Amino acid sequence: MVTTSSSPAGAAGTTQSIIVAKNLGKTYRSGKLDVPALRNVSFSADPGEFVAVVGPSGSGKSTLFYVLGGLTQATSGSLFIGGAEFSQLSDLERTRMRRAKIGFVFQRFNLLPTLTAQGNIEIAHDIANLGAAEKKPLDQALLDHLTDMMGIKGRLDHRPNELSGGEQQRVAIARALITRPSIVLADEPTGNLDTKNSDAVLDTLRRSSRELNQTVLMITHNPEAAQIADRIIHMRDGEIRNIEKGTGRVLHEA
Ligand SMILES: Nc1ncnc2c1ncn2[C@@H]1O[C@H](COP(=O)(O)OP(=O)(O)OP(=O)(O)O)[C@@H](O)[C@H]1O
Repeated sequence: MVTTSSSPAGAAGTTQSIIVAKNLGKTYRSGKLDVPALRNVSFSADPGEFVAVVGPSGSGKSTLFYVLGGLTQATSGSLFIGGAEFSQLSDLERTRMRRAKIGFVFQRFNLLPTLTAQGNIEIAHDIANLGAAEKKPLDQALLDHLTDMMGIKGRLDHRPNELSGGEQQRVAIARALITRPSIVLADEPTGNLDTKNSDAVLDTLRRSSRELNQTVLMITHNPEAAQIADRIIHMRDGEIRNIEKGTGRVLHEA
């Protein structure tokens, strides 16, 4: 379950929490001005949970995404991923942790145009192996399962420009999942999609969190999309204002 500092379990979360954020703060320096983007953000999330983050433009959602993903450092507070405190890790350890534990999905898909769909998925596996003490072989059974689940099995030899937006995003999700990350961070994954493709992508994320026991944290502007989450974090002015329960169901599920 997702907890906040006001809940009984507190920001310390449960013993199994994969993400524990305690009083996270992030201030950007813009010229001579300090811009506080995150203030005292505390929450935790457990394996298999689907958490949506909503809030108006400028409320700090993307900054939270970057901090949780280890792409930028918080200026105060602490962040534990799988029990390890991010700020205590060296740059190299942080990079390794990110590659091993976190999968990213972006609004603009970010597929490599010269590679096929299969090549785009496999490259995430190759990158995860870079510098790893123990090289792992590609998990062909997982690749089959993911591409089956996402309905892109017949499209694997196509390049991104031969795929619809929804198919491209599902390839991007398969790329994020092929390394079996414990956490999937998705920043507006349906922002560039029509309703049908958006539903397919949300369904895929929802199912992966359930079937692969992954913690999914999804930023969205779309209140309907947020409803598929187990919990919805509402942000404003860099703070968590409220956490409510979602329906946990895909939008147009029968
Ligand atoms: N690199 C930066 N330098 C200075 N200020 C920044 C930087 N990135 C973000 N900010 C500021 O931090 C605050 C939070 O921005 P953030 O992008 O996290 O919000 P957001 O909720 O993701 O917004 P949106 O929904 O528009 O993407 C805003 O006031 C923004 O102007």
